[in-house]
Amino acid sequence: MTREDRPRRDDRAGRDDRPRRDGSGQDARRDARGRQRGEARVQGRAGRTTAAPSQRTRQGDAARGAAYDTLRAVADSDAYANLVLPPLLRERRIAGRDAAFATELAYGTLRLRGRYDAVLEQASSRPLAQVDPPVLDVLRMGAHQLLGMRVPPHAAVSETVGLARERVGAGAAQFVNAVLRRVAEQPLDVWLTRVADAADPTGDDVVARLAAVESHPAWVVRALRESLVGSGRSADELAALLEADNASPRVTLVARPGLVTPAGLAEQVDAVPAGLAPTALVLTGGDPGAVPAVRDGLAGVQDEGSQLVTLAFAAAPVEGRDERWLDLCAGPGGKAALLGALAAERGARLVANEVQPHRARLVEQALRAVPRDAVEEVRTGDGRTVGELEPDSYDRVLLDAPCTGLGALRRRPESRWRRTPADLATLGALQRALLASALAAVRPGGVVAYVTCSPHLAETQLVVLDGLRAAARAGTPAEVVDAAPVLAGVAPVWEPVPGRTDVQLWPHVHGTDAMHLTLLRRL
Ligand SMILES: C[S@@+](CC[C@H](N)C(=O)[O-])C[C@H]1O[C@@H](n2cnc3c(N)ncnc32)[C@H](O)[C@@H]1O
Repeated sequence: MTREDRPRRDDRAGRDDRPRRDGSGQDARRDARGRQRGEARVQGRAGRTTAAPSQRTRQGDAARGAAYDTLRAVADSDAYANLVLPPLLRERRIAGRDAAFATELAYGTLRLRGRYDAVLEQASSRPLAQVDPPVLDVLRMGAHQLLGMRVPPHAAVSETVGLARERVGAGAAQFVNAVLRRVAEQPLDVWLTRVADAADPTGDDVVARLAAVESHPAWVVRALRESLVGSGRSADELAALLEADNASPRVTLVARPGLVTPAGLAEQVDAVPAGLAPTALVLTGGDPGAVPAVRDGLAGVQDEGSQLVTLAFAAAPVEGRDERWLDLCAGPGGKAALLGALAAERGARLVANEVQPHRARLVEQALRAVPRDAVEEVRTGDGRTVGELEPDSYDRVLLDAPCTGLGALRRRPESRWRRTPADLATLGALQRALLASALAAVRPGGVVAYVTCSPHLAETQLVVLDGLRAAARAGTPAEVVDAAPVLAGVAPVWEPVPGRTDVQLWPHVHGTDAMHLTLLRRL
């Protein structure tokens, strides 16, 4: 399959959480006002609901309420939206298209918060700094319905004003009404031009402009530009990269080798080959949790980039024995499960290590379908001590390092606003200590893969550079192995970047998270 044959991001079903709509461009279970239609209304029994009309009005729209509560939990308790919303939806029995609507509303509002704040700043009679945070969240939700979802404007405004009245009071509702009506007066492209002009009045500050328009903190925009250039790509790709960060990722499944074939998995679910990793399928419909192979652990939900770096790690040439593999930072176990399946096929044994006990339990769960004799141990421990405790003990060591996750911003809607440059210092020290441990734990001739789901140069190339120097000083010298041919061996359509021996994947190029891989051989 050539790059052109691959399903484009826009073509891939399961690509986002947008509610599916009927031919009218309207969510089939929402009425012309974008209101939630109960089962009774959908079936034409609208007059026969038992609640009194006043009570129905007060109940408002459950999907919008769930999205609002998620935004408040993220703001007030540092919660993760992807951990808060799904149980909330289950608890409130919000399912199907209403759940999809709530999900897109919550996640989209969080991702595009920076863009909407820039719009709202212009549409509001008051500076946003003077607007109460709960009111601001309602305004952001209204802006997303108007500018980021295809909710009819009158419905977006009136239903959001109803939510404001219900949750933050009548006075705030009037303010919300006035601001959202102003937002609704212009389409997205007009607002984006205004936002760009306000952020970059002289036309020479591309970082400020893209930060506002594409809704990323300026320091992240700068770092991603440096990462593009540092990994051999063009800074001109920056806007496309930021745009890709703002789209919901497609749902990708892994068919774990020896446990289920991709064809066998495709018989259980609507899915098509993802294109790069031979193990990866893109879901085109349905709930992955309902797929028997996923329930049984023969398959799993895993980004295609994660699959690619794991397959490349297992395919990297080692000199001599190839029996004992270590996953140093294994939780929650996505890569460990793929590695365990590969180890079983190759007669090797996997040790999976994780510092957090509850995440180590998730690794055990992920490995449940892997033949027992391929899993030596799942253990809880600090990976930084493994090299000292077990020197020269493994033929392969995977270090999937804790990182900022700047390569997976699509997946974690609020994380771009939470991370700070200070995180780089803390994580950098941990990454260097773990790499030193990995290089001590692998035997001479064996291979270490250094992997991050961040393309930030301070977490990728700089850690590797420092790691090589430190390892030479520590008496565990190593050299870089050219990862490009290794990856090409597992993913024939992969196009290497000339002059680079590491691998940097990108959402806007490969449709994957921005995973980094460097392969190192112990000397
Ligand atoms: C990027 S995640 C690994 C993801 C995992 N490989 C997968 O594919 O599912 C990094 C993991 O490292 C763990 N970790 C952090 N510090 C650690 C340490 N000192 N030793 C071992 N694991 C650590 C974190 O708890 C987290 O689970």
